[in-house]
Amino acid sequence: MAEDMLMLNISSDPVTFHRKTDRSHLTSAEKWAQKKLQSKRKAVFEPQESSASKQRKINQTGQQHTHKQKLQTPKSPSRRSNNRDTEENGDQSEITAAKSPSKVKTFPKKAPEEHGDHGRPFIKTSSLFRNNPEIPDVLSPAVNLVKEKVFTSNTFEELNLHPHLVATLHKVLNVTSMTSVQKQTIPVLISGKDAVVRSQTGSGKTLAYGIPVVQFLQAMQPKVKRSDGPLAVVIVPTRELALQSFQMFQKLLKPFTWIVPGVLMGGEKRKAEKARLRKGINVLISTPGRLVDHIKNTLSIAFSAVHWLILDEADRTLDLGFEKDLTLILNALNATGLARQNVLLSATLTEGLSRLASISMKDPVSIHVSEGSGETVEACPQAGPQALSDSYAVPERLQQHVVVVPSKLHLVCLAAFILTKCKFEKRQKLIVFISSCEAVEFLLTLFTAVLCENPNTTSTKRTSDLNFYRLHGNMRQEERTEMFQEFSQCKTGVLLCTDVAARGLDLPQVTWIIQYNPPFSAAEYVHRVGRTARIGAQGSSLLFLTPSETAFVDVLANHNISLSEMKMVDILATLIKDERFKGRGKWDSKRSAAAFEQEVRERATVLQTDFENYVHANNESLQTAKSALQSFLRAYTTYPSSLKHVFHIRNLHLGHAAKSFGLRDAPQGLGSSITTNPNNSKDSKKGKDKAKRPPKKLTSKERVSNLMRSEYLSGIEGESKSMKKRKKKKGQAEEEESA
Ligand SMILES: Nc1ncnc2c1ncn2[C@@H]1O[C@H](COP(=O)(O)OP(=O)(O)OP(=O)(O)O)[C@@H](O)[C@H]1O
Repeated sequence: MAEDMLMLNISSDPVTFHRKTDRSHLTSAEKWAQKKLQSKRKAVFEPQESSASKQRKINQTGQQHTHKQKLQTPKSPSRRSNNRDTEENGDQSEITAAKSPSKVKTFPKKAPEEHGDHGRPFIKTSSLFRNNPEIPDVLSPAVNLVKEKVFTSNTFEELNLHPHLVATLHKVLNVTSMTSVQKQTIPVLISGKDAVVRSQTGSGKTLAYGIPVVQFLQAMQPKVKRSDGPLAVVIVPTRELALQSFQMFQKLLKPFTWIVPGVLMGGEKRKAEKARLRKGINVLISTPGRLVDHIKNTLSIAFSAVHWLILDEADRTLDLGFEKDLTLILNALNATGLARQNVLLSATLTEGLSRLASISMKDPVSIHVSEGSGETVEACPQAGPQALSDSYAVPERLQQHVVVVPSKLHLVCLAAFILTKCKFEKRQKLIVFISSCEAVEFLLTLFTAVLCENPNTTSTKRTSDLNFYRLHGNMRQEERTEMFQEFSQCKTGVLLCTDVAARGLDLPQVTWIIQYNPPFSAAEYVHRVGRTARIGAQGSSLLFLTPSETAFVDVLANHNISLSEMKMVDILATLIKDERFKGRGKWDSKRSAAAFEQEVRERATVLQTDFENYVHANNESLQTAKSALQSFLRAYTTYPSSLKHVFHIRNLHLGHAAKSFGLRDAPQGLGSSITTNPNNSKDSKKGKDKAKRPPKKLTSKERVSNLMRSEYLSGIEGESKSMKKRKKKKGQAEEEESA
């Protein structure tokens, strides 16, 4: 709870960036020995510079670059910002000649564009490899891996389904044998029971509920009519997932043309959706917010005939603070008094589920696919949701990796990884998870400008296999749908996205999942990595952590998830293959290992400098980078209290984080708009000017909820009051128009 309340005002709070080492008790010999040890440890990451070169720089800049780690921020904001400036100057900015440091000169500071970004006559280099925290070894604890077998040897013919349905499964959907979850779930649902279904990502849960629904509806007598309205309601958390489920129903219903599926997902005009509802939708797929909006504002939904309620990704729907919406939907459904079959599904059904189950289900059968329970499947009638454990199954052929990267090196390391896969390997399709919409936009622009440039042409022609896509909650719906479809169909490319793409999306042939910003829970980790290695295929994942975040590996191990470590230096080593980022001298592959490392560091620095030059080229790109950094920091404050020991903004070094946004310095006054400071509110004297009061404190849950809601907007929820007002007026106008 105390952790819950701990929110940081970066602009006025004392912030500990690094642990201060009290060395006052040491003898001078001990101090010397300690210093020596530290410099040995750091040597791995620091460029090797000759003392002459160091001296030259001292002479030029008039100050010695300190190698000491900054230990603590001073108390007052002004002093702190001074300190930050000093630190950044000392730490980062050296004006050198890019490719010939032996001829280091002092250049007049020019605007970056004058330097010719990519001609790179001179660069303002960044000491990427200095003053980084030590990289600890990551030891993933031994865990009992939970395994689930994907396929069974049973066929759909065994289920006594309508022959046209079986034929559609074969011919349209290309499926013949059942998956484990389908084998267990379909008979339970056909028998008329409620069910809580948990099975790993990409195991075929959509068909596990889709087939019984279609089998039921096609057999209904009298025959289903459009005018019956919704007979099955499917609730999913995101628009893309709604679209995907809708497309699956469209295929399944091909032979049964009298049953009409429809999707409500926001982005479309309410009036148009209302018209479709009026015509009649028998299988209604919707995001919760959009459905609530229609229940409240259009009188076109008659729930009197609903037989099925499916909550796919049920735990997420609750997480997002949609509980209120769900209650409203359930009340609307329950008002009809018709007996209904309810199904909850997810790969991570645990906490929160019992609450949801208690309001929506009757003696559910718990289906939990796991190895060691007969033929991979365990069905315990009456077992209830409490039978679900906290151990998550991930696909067997998923290779999970973690890399520990200091904040400063995050950007170049991600770029190097993308280049490794997309430029130097064939047919790679990557999804990169990023914590905010602004950061997605920023990275898209930056990478497109810096990484896609073809060195052999003067134009901005792209390097062949490097195509970037984006998906986040701030995009217009048409763009979202277009991007989603484009990335689905592409053979190779990189999707930069927020968690809006974490759940349920079935994007074919994704080879790598990169979690550039760590997820907000172990469950979200599981869903993110689940976008690859689907339905028995192979896939890989890579989780980026900073040295202070490595305890997240233990958090995952508590859920029986095990990762193997990848080394940052190995990722950066790819840059050796890319001539665009050549270091200062002529590179000779026969040179020593140390020279190789030095060359890698130089190339990483050249790449970082390209990023920085791009960002600092004009005010617009600078502002974009700053607001991306700010949104990243804001997101960082929203980790739940149970993970604050791993992800606490106190542990972030702002200057270093700024570097990962191509900024040379940490911008001033970042904190004021990030969050509130409980100390401030405590200190504020009664009767003070209301305007000066800090904004209302939010609980950790509220902060997560707010952030996530903005990512999962269903077209209506989460909009600002003024937007809502405007829309309401517009809606009224539309109503009047249609009347
Ligand atoms: N029996 C089957 N045989 C072959 N492929 C199948 C079968 N059932 C489903 N699939 C395919 O497997 C893929 C994954 O299915 P689906 O999206 O339903 O998984 P899921 O369990 O819902 O995953 P998530 O938990 O990520 O939402 C889809 O492309 C689907 O068409």
